[in-house]
Amino acid sequence: MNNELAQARIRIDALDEQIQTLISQRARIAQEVAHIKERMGDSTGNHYRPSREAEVLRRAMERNTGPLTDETVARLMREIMSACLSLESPLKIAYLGPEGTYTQAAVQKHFGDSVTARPAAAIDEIFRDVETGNADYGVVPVENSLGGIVSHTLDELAQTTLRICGEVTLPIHHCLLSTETSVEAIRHIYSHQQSFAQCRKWLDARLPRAEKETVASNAQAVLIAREKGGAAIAGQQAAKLYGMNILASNIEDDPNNTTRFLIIGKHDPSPTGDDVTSVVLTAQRNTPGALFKLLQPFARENIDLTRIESRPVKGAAVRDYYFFIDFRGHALDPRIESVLGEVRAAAAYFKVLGSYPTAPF
Ligand SMILES: C=C(O[C@@H]1C=C(C(=O)O)C=C[C@H]1O)C(=O)O
Repeated sequence: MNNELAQARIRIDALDEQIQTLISQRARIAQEVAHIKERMGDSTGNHYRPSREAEVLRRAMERNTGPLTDETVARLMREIMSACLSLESPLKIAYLGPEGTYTQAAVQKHFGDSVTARPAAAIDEIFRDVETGNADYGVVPVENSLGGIVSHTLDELAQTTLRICGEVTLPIHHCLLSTETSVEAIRHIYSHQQSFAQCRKWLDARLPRAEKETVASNAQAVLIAREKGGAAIAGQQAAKLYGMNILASNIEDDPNNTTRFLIIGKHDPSPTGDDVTSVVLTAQRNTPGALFKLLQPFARENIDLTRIESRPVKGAAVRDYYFFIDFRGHALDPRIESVLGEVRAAAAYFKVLGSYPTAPF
């Protein structure tokens, strides 16, 4: 063998040995941390701490000097933490299935691979799984940059006692998948309604005459296309999982297409210095300027509102709306605590859904 190549491999082998020793040491300390938490009175057996993990990931990215990208460094660190945490008992995560959905990709991005991820058939089932303790956490889509809100998630959030513990943002790149081998052969396309909306221009240009059928998820679309023929719009991960041909990639209208997912659970993450708070409220009825008055304290205190959505209150006799508001900062920050006190007093209904670290990558 070339001497230079052999020398380089010897250097790599030596580094691998060091990396492995260090990872094992890290895992042992993580186990120690779990025991310390138990001694401090945490008897839940759940040692996952989203705020601490976000800080570890942010620091790893800040330290990065290349040649790997920040995201790659974060993903590697993510897997190391995931493996360390699973030494105790792997977290059970409910997500919007079946296998191969973008939500499953969001589970992997947020929690890493060392978890037990269980697909649920619908968004409300994920909330029930976490409420009843069948799952430790749930992952649900909440908004897409092109398609807008996921109304089932907002409706569940208005009702639940669960807390938002984190967020994940995922770039969405759609593919046309089929057992066929050419785009021209496609007469039927199956997909989720949001995916159709996100690929409208491409479909109009390339497959204007194909019949479109809306189904419950991208992964279900793939299963149907595999059985009946035709094509499905779904992610690359579904192609691999279900053994389909990728007839076209990146068929979304906007290359910056992203979906935001929420992590739902039963506890409140501590402040990290880079957090988001989500609240839901209703304004007093028949009061001119009621919504304006609810938003005014945020502006006065220079709090950065990042999102406001409305949803009709179900079953209300008169048209009434829930307003879902996201802003930067943590509910335990004294300035925010006082604004929230003011808003709570002025609202007809008010609930903090959670304060959680912004998605680290
Ligand atoms: C080790 C801890 O527990 C868990 C494991 C972590 C890790 O491996 O870095 C970080 C946070 C927790 O999810 C901790 O709280 O520090």
